[in-house]
Amino acid sequence: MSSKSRTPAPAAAAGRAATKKELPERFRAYKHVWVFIEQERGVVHPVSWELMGAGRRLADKLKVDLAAVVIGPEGVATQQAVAMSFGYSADLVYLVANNILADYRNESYTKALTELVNTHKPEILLLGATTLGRDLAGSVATTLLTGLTADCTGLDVDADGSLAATRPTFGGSLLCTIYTLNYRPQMATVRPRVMPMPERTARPVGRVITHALDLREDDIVTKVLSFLPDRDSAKSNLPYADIVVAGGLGIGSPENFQLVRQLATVLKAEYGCSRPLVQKGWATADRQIGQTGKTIRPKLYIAAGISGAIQHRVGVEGADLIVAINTDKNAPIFDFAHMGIVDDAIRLLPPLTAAFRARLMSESRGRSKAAGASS
Ligand SMILES: Cc1cc2nc3c(=O)[nH]c(=O)nc-3n(C[C@H](O)[C@H](O)[C@H](O)COP(=O)(O)OP(=O)(O)OC[C@H]3O[C@@H](n4cnc5c(N)ncnc54)[C@H](O)[C@@H]3O)c2cc1C
Repeated sequence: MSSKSRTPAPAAAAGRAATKKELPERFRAYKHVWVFIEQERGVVHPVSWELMGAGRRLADKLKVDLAAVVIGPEGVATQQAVAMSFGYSADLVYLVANNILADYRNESYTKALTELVNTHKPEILLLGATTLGRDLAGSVATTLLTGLTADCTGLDVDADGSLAATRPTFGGSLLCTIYTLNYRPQMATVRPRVMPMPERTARPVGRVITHALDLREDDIVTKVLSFLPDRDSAKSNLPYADIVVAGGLGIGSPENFQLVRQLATVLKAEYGCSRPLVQKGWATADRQIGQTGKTIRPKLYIAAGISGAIQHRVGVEGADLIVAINTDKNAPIFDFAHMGIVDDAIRLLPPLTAAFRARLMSESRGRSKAAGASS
């Protein structure tokens, strides 16, 4: 077993100074950092709070305000999203509350957000790279004729105050830092769990700037007839799981993949996999971890028979503790795992599962006895 360090921060972009042009006069008034607070059916997506943490760091560096943008129907849930935004360190909130916004529709949300941007002129606008966020960010950037860096893994402000948005490129083999030099706002999306969740503090509701949306139902082409939840959406919660057990090609067969699932069940964990297992049909796409799958940030990640290719690594680096089981002591995963076990996962997983089961059962019996004795 060995302790390993993390990937070094990406090097600063070279030669950029030579390419930088002057920001046109009409964009000079653009100030402050905004985060779009994504809510659907009264529930705020946690990625919004993760982005408030990232936005706070950017705003502090730029010495500007951090604003949350809440768009939704009138009512308690939208007001709660406003109140929570202050708990996640918003200096102010821009609010568009209108019952026409009850369901997400690209047209109405794009209109609301672009109107806000054109009126109040933020320099940075961040959205979650969720299905909704990707849809909205693309159309807002297109409408505003500005740049959008999608699926960022790092956000920073460089010496001249420009947003440095870093994301994988060339199939994940390189990290590139992208600038929106001559347009505003500078827009970026970030996937859930890429940024750490900030602490929420008890803060009173502060300044709320409301915007009246001039839009009638007849103006919107898309109609929501009914809402059918995705039957698979409740199945995996990989990005927000505390423990994740995953298998890779080294597992050898779909039958052996059950060993991964069994360990996950005993640990009350989510199970996941590398991309080839999805391609082979051994697991569904919602279980894939990595650059083109889910980003995870668990307290414990157990990877069995996974080599640790860069496209997998970028999805798991936020884990507090990575334990890798691999027969090859030179496998790349041992470069970033905190603990490495050089062994056959197919042989090791059953006794490991049995040991965890016995340990957890005895702990739970101990707790029941203690509870019985004290009552
Ligand atoms: C554009 C692009 C996007 C991609 N996106 C993703 C992504 O999101 N997620 C992802 O995972 N991959 C992704 N990939 C694929 C990625 O490059 C790797 O090919 C993939 O991660 C390898 O999967 P693996 O580790 O399961 O298989 P392999 O690389 O074949 O590794 C298997 C490992 O198992 C070990 N092993 C063999 N037998 C045993 C045993 N009995 N016990 C223990 N260990 C054993 C071997 O030593 C080896 O290290 C992407 C690739 C591209 C080009």
